[in-house]
Amino acid sequence: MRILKSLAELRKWRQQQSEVALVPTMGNLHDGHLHLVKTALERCDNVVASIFVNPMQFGANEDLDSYPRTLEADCQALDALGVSAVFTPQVRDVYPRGLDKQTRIEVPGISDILCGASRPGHFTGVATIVCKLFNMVQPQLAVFGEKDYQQLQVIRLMTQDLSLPVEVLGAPTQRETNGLAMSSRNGYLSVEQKQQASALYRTLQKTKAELSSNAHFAELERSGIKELTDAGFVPDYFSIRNAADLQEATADNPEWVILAAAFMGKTRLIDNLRVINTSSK
Ligand SMILES: Nc1ncnc2c1ncn2[C@@H]1O[C@H](COP(=O)(O)OP(=O)(O)OP(=O)(O)O)[C@@H](O)[C@H]1O
Ligand SMILES: CC(C)(CO)[C@@H](O)C(=O)[O-]
Ligand code: BAL
Repeated sequence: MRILKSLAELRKWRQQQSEVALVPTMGNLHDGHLHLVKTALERCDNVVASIFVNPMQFGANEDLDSYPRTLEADCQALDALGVSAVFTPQVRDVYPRGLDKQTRIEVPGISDILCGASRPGHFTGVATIVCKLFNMVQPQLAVFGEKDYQQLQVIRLMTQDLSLPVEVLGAPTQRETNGLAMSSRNGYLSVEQKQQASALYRTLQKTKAELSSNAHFAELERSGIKELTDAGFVPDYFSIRNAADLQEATADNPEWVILAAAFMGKTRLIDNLRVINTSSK
């Protein structure tokens, strides 16, 4: 496995490759990330994983400095799976003119709601780095996790709007045995908090079950907030949306998604569940 530490090294390596699949990450890999890699390998023998903690998507009060960085262990795990190359550039290589002067990608309509409302500028940072990674790596396929559902839809729209020649594939959320969605930020939780945090997925499942017989979205959202609060979370949002564009749910949407973000102590967790609307035509 090649470890490519600069854009120049990546470009040189890329010239010798034909098809490439990309799995973008911020490192500190867990089984959720490794599942994305396996999904990519099912479609393409030549997989590149990127590891880059992207400063442009972190807010001023967020955990950019403390975000876990475990490059050696990550490379071992990727090598064992049969990844061809890891691209792990420096910030100055990715943003040579600095963040303030960097050209940005804005995806309107979807970037300022839900997580985007709580994390202003976050999805501009995500869309910009993913667009740059697509241009740098020039993959035919890129795989992202459904755990970050809003991010996945932002990236799909950005790829479509900019006519980028990349197939964007979503892979299902991998979970701990108690249902908690795997996430690098779970490492911030105590053993007790991890147990408590399983209420997030349980609440989504309960809401999904109720949604099939009762499409009273506002009422279900209020119950979801109450259940999360009772379980020890401080909820940020609990919202039922049209799965396609994340606008407010309506009874005729073919598919909904229930999305939640909530703080367990200082740690902000997100999760979601999709629901087919069996009564839509
Ligand atoms: N549990 C999971 N199942 C499937 N994909 C996942 C899971 N967790 C993360 N991913 C995906 O891995 C990719 C890289 O995500 P990232 O490096 O931010 O990991 P993370 O665990 O989500 O970290 P964070 O705690 O910062 O949100 C994204 O496409 C993300 O959706
Ligand atoms: C897609 C991504 C790697 C862009 O920095 C990041 O947002 C993530 O890890 O989900
Ligand atoms: N997994 C999304 C990256 C972030 O929270 O910044």
